[in-house]
Amino acid sequence: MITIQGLRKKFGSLQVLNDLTLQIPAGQATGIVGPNGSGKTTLIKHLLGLVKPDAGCIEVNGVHLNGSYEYRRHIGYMPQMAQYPENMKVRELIDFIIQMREEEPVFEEELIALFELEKEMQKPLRVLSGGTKQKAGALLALMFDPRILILDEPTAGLDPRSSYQFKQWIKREKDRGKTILLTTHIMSEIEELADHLILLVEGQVRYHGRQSDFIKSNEEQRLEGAVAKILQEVSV
Ligand SMILES: Nc1ncnc2c1ncn2[C@@H]1O[C@H](COP(=O)(O)OP(=O)(O)OP(=O)(O)O)[C@@H](O)[C@H]1O
Repeated sequence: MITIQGLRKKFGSLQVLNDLTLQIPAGQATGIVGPNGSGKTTLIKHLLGLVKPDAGCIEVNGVHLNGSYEYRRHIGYMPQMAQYPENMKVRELIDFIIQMREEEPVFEEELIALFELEKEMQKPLRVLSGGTKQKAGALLALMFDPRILILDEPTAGLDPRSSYQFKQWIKREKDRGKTILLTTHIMSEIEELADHLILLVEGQVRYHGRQSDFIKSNEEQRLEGAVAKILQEVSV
């Protein structure tokens, strides 16, 4: 369970998160959607301790985030745009992270095979295509079998086959009881993967609840139509 209470964050004069109070249930998948710049990545970065809030508190599995980073061992984070040491080879990066964590990976071989990364392992990160970097990011996020998965636009840049296989993996992890939080602009992905929906607009929660209830209450068949309806309402 992730609990967020009264979270506020300003960058300069821009109020990016405006009094967010949310509970993200354990063992289920929650999708965060919202327009560009609505604060999705900023919210995720707070959960990882990468951004300091102006006000409010966050608890992850009962641990209050107050500067200790130990809880992050249990989180697999796939950033929207990962920055890796450019001259390191993929193999070297994986080995470096294994050494730092002093922990054996659980799914290294399976993920290398899933994403067909065998032939990329000896290449420096700077020469990889965007999608291949994304696959390396997925491998790093998932290989230690973390309890919580935080995925920021995880399939952006993946080819259809890799995207399909990645989603199958996420579904399996969900069935294994993992807590999953993901952002994406692909509404069908949220329909496929998420039980719960958080709709953020200008740093505020416009909806938080079951996604099926959200679609129904907006008298739509699909999530895309329901989200578009709300965003149309708030823009007028
Ligand atoms: N470090 C920063 N300094 C200043 N402004 C920032 C910083 N990080 C984010 N912002 C601003 O905060 C707002 C929210 O950004 P954020 O990346 O959280 O949005 P998002 O909902 O994830 O957007 P997208 O859908 O485009 O990925 C944007 O206006 C962005 O420019």
